[in-house]
Amino acid sequence: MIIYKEENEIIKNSLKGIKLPERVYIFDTTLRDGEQTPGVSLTPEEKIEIAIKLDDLGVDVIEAGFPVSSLGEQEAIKKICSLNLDAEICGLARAVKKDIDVAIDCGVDRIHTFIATSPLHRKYKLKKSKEEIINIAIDAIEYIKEHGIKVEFSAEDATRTEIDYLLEVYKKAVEAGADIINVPDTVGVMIPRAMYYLIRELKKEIKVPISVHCHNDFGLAVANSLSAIEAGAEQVHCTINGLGERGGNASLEEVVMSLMSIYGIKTNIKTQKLYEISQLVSKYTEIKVQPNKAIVGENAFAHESGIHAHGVLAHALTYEPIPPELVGQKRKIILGKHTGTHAIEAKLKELGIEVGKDISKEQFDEIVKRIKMLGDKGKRVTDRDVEAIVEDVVGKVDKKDRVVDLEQIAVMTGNRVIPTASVALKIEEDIKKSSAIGVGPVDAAVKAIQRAIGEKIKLKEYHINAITGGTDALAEVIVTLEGYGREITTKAASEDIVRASVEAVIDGINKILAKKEIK
Ligand SMILES: CC(=O)SCCNC(=O)CCNC(=O)[C@H](O)C(C)(C)COP(=O)(O)OP(=O)(O)OC[C@H]1O[C@@H](n2cnc3c(N)ncnc32)[C@H](O)[C@@H]1OP(=O)(O)O
Ligand SMILES: CC(C)C(=O)C(=O)O
Repeated sequence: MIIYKEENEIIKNSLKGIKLPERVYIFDTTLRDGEQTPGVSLTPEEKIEIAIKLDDLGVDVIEAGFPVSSLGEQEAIKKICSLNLDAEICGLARAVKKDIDVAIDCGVDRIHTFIATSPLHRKYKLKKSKEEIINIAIDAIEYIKEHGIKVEFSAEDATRTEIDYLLEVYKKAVEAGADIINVPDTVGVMIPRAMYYLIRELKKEIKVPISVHCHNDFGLAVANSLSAIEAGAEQVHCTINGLGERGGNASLEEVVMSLMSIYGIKTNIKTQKLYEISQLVSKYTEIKVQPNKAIVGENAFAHESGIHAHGVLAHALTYEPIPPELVGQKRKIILGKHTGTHAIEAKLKELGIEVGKDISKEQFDEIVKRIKMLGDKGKRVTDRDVEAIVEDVVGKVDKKDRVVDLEQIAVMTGNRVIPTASVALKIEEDIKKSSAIGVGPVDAAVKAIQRAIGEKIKLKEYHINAITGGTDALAEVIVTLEGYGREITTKAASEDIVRASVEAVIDGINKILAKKEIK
């Protein structure tokens, strides 16, 4: 396993003089702050299922919810507490006796109690003095401790609080019995350097473990959490998929993988389960994971650019910092506009086709051209598209062996005209022209070809499938033709259904004729 701190000179040098912990504790708040994501509301059954998965994942603490908030919340938390999971179960409570009583009644192992300390919250929200807030915090902590329950104390909006006062609050909290203090960056205003400074200052005076709870308002939640750990924080709050109020919280998968793969710091997380739990949480919260989300996003290990795909195929680490399997993901080579030949060759190999053996270089070049053309239309080229293109290119009778070739086709259709097609076919050395009307453009085109060829070859069956969605989808036409005692089924694919139909029919005719005279 790669640990960048040990292998990368720049990272190694930057961390000189910093004493990193061996192990960091993961406090998961997906079921509390994560559920505060606007619009998200989990049923007790969903919360229970997620809690079991979080335990399976190996988080140290599950903040199962805010018990006083509703009866359903209490039902879920009680049930989670009764499951005897390995993780400690925590409930959130304001520094209010009623909240604490309800949490105790749920049977939680730890109560996370909090009160805001910043001037803004003191003045406008709580309307309380500094002293009053300290006293409320002390009373709450002592009350919880009287019940023999572990206390985690948070000074809400800590990072916008006067530092001397914050230190005083935390010191008094520890004196009152807080087992761990949590430092919330409630509106995500910290920068990594400031977080480092704050935690280092607190570490000088606070002798219980320090935890951080970083919000992502400026996209810095993970960076700030890591900085706090560099400064000595022992626990970090995070959520699956970075869910949480506003811009969310520090994403568990990003924090854990950074700790493990960059810093070489252990957690208890079974990283191979990260993708699976991310999907489960996304399903129940109905919050889609953005494709470019680190670690668990669909594109986290996907490569379309030719240069990247070539590099990855030669050695995965060229364009992947960690192997996808480490987080339960799979590498994906995506074909499209930016694809290069190495990626297409690899994709064909996956489909059991080898260039030079199963297909010629010319056919390969044609496949590359067709894939790029599809990509140019803004399409993501799926495996099914590739298969259709390959069948189309490879399955066709070679140009030199063709008896019949399409020289020209013109089709006219509309609401006030009868669909009409005229074709010019090159039959051996002659040009044969004909036209026909039909119920639609495809019907007219096929009939015009039939007329040029004569009655000896008949169209028996015709099917069309749209491979990808959209009006510009690649369409696959499958036809069965009968003639000269033979029955042939052929396919052709094109974004234009008339062309796909004509190509399939002409290819079928060539297969039937196989160099037979038809004049
Ligand atoms: C930063 C955070 O994420 S904090 C957690 C936020 N999560 C939630 O709020 C979700 C669950 N919340 C709820 O269900 C409800 O808000 C409840 C049950 C907690 C409280 O509901 P209500 O009693 O109707 O109060 P409401 O939510 O409107 O207002 C909050 C009250 O709590 C007080 N309060 C806020 N934080 C604290 C605190 N940490 N300690 C003590 N009192 C607090 C406010 O001053 C206000 O008091 P007031 O009613 O005397 O003015
Ligand atoms: C309750 C506290 C820790 C919180 O969620 C916050 O400040 O964001």
